Amino acid sequence: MTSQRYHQHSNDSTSTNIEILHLDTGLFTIQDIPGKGKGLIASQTIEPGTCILSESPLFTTENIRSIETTENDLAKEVQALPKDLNLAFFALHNNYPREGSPISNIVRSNAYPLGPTSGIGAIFLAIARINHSCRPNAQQAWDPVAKKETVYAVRSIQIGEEITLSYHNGGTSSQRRADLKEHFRFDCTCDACSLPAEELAASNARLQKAAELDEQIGDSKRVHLTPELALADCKTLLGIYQEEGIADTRLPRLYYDAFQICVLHSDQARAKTFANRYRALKVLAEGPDSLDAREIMPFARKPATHESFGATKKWAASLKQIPKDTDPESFERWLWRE
Ligand SMILES: C[S@@+](CC[C@H](N)C(=O)[O-])C[C@H]1O[C@@H](n2cnc3c(N)ncnc32)[C@H](O)[C@@H]1O
Repeated sequence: MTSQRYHQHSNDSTSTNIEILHLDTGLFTIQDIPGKGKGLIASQTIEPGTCILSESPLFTTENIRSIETTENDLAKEVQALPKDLNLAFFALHNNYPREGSPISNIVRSNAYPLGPTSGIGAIFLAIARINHSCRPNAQQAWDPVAKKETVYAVRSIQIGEEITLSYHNGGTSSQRRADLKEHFRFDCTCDACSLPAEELAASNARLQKAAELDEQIGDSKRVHLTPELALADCKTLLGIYQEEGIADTRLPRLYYDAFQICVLHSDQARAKTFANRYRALKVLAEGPDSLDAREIMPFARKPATHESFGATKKWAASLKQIPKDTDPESFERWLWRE
C-alpha cells in the first residue's frame, strides 16, 4: 500500500501535507520556488545515474470508463485513499482552477503515463512536485518490473540546485514556451528560457539547426543513399546537444539513429559501439530494468541479427574491427568515419 512508503511527521497539518508526506531518500527537499510553486531541491550533490525517486502510483486512471464518467471514476479512487494521502492529493497543483471537475483537473495537471506508449496515467505525489526545465537534469520513466515511476539524474546536480524534468520535446524557446502555455498553462521560467537575450538567440539558432538535422537524419532515402552524410549529421547534432547541455531522451535517440545507419550498411563494429552507448544512457536514465536497454542488448552483442542489417554492404565491417588500445580522440574519429 502506498501509504507505507511515506513517513509522517508529528506536526501534521493540512496546509503543508505534501511536505510532511515525503519519500525518505535524503536526496531532496520539497520547497517553494519563486514563480513556480513548489519544487524539489537537491540536499546533496547527485551524480548522473543516481536514482532520485522510485515511487508507486497513488492511483491510476485505468478505471475510468468513459469521458463522461471521468470525474466520478477518479473521485472513487481519491475517496478510497487514507486521509493523509487524500489531503496530499488535493494539495497538488491545479493548472485549471476555474474550470470545474477539480479532481480530473488535478489529475490532468500532474499525471504521468505508465510508459511512453501507455494510455493509462498515474499520480505520483513526490514526482508531481518536480518542475519542468527545457534543459532537465533528471528523467522520469515507468519501471514495468518494479511497477514504479523512477526519476534518475542525467546530469550532475549540485546541492541547492532544483531537480527538473522535461514536460516537452524541445524546439526553440518560443516554440517551447508557446507549447507549454497551451498544454500546461504556464510561462516557462527555466534556466534555458531565462538566458540573457544574446545567449538565448545563440541557443535558439543551435536548436533550430538541431531540428533540421534531426529531420535529415530521419530521411530514410538519404540514410540509404548517402549514409556518410547522415552519420555526419548525427555527429553535428551530438555537438549541439553537448553545447546546449541536453542530456535527456534526445541523446540516446541520437545514438540509436547512428546504430541504425551502421546496421543498415553492414558495419557491425560501429553498430555495436553505438548500441552500447545507447544502452549505457538508457541504464543511466532509467536504471538496470530499462526496457529499452534490455531490448537493444541482443543487437549490441550481435548487430547482424537486427532485422535491418545488411540492406547494403557499403560499410561491411566485422566486430573484430573495433579499434583496441586507441586513444579516445582517434577512436571518435574512427567511430564517426572522419
Ligand atoms: C506538475 S506541477 C509541478 C509542481 C508545482 N510547482 C507545484 O507547486 O506542485 C506543474 C506546474 O508547476 C509550475 N511550473 C513547472 N515548471 C515550471 C517552469 N519551468 N516555469 C514556471 N512554472 C513552472 C507551473 O505552474 C506548472 O503548471
